[in-house]
Amino acid sequence: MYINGEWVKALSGDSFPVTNPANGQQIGAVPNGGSEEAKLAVDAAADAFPQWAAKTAEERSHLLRKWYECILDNKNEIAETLVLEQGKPLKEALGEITYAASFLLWYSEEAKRVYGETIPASAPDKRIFVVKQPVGVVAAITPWNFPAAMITRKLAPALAAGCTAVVKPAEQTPLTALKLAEAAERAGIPKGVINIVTGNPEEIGEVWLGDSRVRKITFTGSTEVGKLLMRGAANTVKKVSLELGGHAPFIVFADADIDKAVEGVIQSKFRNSGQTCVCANRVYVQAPIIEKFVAKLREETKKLTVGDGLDPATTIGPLIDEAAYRKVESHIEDAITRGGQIECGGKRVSAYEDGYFVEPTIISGVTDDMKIMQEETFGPVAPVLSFSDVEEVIRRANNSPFGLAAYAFTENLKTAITVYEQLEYGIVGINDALPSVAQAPFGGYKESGLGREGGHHGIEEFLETKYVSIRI
Ligand SMILES: NC(=O)c1ccc[n+]([C@@H]2O[C@H](COP(=O)([O-])OP(=O)(O)OC[C@H]3O[C@@H](n4cnc5c(N)ncnc54)[C@H](O)[C@@H]3O)[C@@H](O)[C@H]2O)c1
Ligand SMILES: O=C[C@H](O)CS(=O)(=O)O
Repeated sequence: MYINGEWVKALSGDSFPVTNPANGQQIGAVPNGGSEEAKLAVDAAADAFPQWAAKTAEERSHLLRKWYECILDNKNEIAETLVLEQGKPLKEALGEITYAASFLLWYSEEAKRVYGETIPASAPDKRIFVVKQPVGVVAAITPWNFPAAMITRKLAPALAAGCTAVVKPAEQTPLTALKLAEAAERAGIPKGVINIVTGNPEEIGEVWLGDSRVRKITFTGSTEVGKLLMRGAANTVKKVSLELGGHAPFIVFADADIDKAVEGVIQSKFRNSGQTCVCANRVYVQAPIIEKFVAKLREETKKLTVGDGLDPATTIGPLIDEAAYRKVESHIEDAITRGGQIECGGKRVSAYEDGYFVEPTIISGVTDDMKIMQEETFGPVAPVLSFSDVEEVIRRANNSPFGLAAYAFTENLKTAITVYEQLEYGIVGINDALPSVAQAPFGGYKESGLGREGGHHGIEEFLETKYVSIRI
């Protein structure tokens, strides 16, 4: 763990293993921290907050830029660590590190643009204005699927705003988080500004939810845990940002460029073996082209290569663990039971008995009552089904408790405008299957979350608004 600028063990001396999802082998171990370490981290962040907040925006900007540079200087090592503990192909891991670093670059600039405002007073003897101030100590809890980017997407705006932070990475992927802390230390980020606590989620979360010095919870993970944290934050009325589950509809209209649409499904569905919150989860294809589309999608899906993430030929890595595999397996079995047809894939890759690898899978003949059409699959399985017209597909696409990302491929401007205006999703890709960038606000409607990360919106999540009225 990294607390108050020190690399420390758990007070109990306990540690927990970190394993490679590709083969089940232990690749390391990290301290198994709990309540005590969680409190020590808040102590450090609270002690560091006044000095960090008092730095000029220019000084914070400079340090964020240095952190950005230190991460990229160590990109290959961090990416290899990420592959070993998370499983994604090395090329994707390198891409994630670049994406993660881009948030530090973006917020090193945004740090200098936290503006207030003056407001014309209604009384001649008054001057009224608004200032923005950092919320204080931030608690960040992050998932395993993007172990680098989900941390910097929170810490970059938090530190830019003048906040200090305590971070609990996912227990499956703590090593990447610690590599980011090493880079921050090299960059000269002062002690106590960033604190990484590895260990028991429930114990650590309970301490941070109950500590009134923690003024903000920023969470990325499942909707279930997000709701739990949101309830807990109410006790001390903390600000909350939640980046939660998704169930993205991917809509292909008859006028779409089929090759681009197929490429888009492959990009969106199979990135990180389908373990992303913005993956295509439901592929709706307009009836006149569905047979041609499925044939092309099947042909392209078969070109994907399942394997160890460190193998340059690999494009589909393992699922994170057995529980993830069992969920994917249940979605495939349920679809088949209810009349779905396997166009390709559908099985666990038997060559890897110590890792949970699933063949990239396309299922046709899908109906809305199937599990895969209701629950986030988080695996390399694409259900394909037809629709008649734009009104019908928008109704079906919106019929979900989730509202994170949605996609539509069409060459018709009127259709594109109708779709993006009426889809109830925080992120809409029109002929674009990979919309996520640091300069845009990322977040969801409905049970996909609260707040936004990225863009100028992202820093507002870490700022308080103060209204000042001076009577002269
Ligand atoms: N919207 C987004 O930007 C986004 C990004 C990535 C992942 N996700 C979602 O995350 C889910 C997969 O990630 P996951 O399996 O790591 O999610 P998860 O909710 O199981 O865990 C996320 C984090 O929460 C911690 N946690 C779990 N229970 C906790 C508790 N009681 N108190 C405190 N912390 C607790 C975990 O240790 C981990 O660090 C999917 O639903 C995916 O859609 C969303
Ligand atoms: O899975 C969650 C990530 O936010 C996906 S993305 O890399 O930001 O698109």
